[in-house]
Amino acid sequence: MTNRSLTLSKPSAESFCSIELTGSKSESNRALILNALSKGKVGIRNLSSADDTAVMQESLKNAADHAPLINIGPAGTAMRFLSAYFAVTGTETTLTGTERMKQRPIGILVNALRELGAIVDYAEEEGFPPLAFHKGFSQKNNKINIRGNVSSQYITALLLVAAALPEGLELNIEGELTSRPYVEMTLSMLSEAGISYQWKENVILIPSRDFGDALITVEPDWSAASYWYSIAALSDAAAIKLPWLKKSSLQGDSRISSIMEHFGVSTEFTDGGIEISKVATGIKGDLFDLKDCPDLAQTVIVCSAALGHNATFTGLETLKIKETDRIAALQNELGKIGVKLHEDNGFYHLDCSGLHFPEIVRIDTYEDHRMAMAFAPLALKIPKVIIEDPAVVGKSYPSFWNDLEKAGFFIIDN
Ligand SMILES: O=C(O)C1=C[C@@H](OP(=O)(O)O)[C@@H](O)[C@H](O)C1
Ligand SMILES: C=C(OP(=O)(O)O)C(=O)O
Repeated sequence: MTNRSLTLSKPSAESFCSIELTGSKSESNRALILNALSKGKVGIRNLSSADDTAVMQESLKNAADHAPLINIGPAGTAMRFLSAYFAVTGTETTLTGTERMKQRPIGILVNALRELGAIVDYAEEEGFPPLAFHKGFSQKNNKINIRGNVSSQYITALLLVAAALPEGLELNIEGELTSRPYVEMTLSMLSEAGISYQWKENVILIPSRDFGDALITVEPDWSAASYWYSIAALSDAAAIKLPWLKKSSLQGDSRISSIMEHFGVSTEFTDGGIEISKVATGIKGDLFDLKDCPDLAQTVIVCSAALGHNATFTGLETLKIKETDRIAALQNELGKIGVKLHEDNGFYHLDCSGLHFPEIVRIDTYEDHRMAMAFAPLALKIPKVIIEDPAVVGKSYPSFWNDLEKAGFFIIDN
């Protein structure tokens, strides 16, 4: 899709459909590193169709072909996981990304990699991509301290390569750990690939070890499912099937099912996936902590705003360093429907007292897929929702607009 904007409308406020979601980009990008490190012993089924996964796959191939420059665009996981992979495999290349990627901090990971023995330089600004990796890795150290409150992706990056280090790795996580379920996902996937670990309090220990033969099946993406929960919550009636999602998921974003119970959406888990239904109109719960599932923040905040529910949110500290400053982006765009999002010492309060639904609203997306997808369900309340730069959704959910059409949304390319 190359259009500059699209106009969404939804003639009926009822949503009945079945949508096959693509695989989790988080699981896929971990699996690709495990596949590369294990030299193919770890196989993958149901890889995500997300651009972030395609770019990860392409980058690993380009690195094997000795490409001097690798550009991962806006993919944070690819930037962080490949940094650890190139560092410890002594791959000679420079890793770069979009202008926004060059503003997303990486110093904590680079310091850790240097302590391990990697030879890596900043190609432009200290603390930020692009990074230049050099040959000649030899492990100097196997005990590393790392801050846990900026991005769990630095920790995952180190854990993914830990077993391939001659002396393994003991990682001491300092301070609070943000996005913890993503670290748990990494460790579970390592176990699937035959790598054992111990996690006691703040210390994760992974001994040096060869990968076993394994076939990793990637579950569909729960972050993508969250937009369907929001659609159900904003519909008058809804029953939406999402095949192959599991109750015992590795993805922390599966907690959207319990969060959305507060917004009147119930989830039935079956062997073949889930079915979500609109069951109530009353909303319960006014404090939501999203530290474990930051990628749900936009979905839940926009949904709560559109329902006129003055909820409070915590755990949003990392949102400012994602694809855009997501707090500022939410404040700007929610303002277009009269809703305010105030920060008070780590508490973010929605004030829906001025909520109104205009005939038409134009939503800017800030090069952030989740801005486009979180605001799209507003078409259930507003006759015309114009989404700028709709192609951004490709980062994690390329078929998002086609799937909305299957659910009865009308889409006009502008
Ligand atoms: O490890 C992962 O796959 C991810 C971790 C999270 O990042 P942070 O750890 O930076 O919060 C999340 O926001 C991102 O979309 C994917
Ligand atoms: C933050 C995200 O991705 P990343 O950090 O991998 O760019 C996201 O998908 O919401």
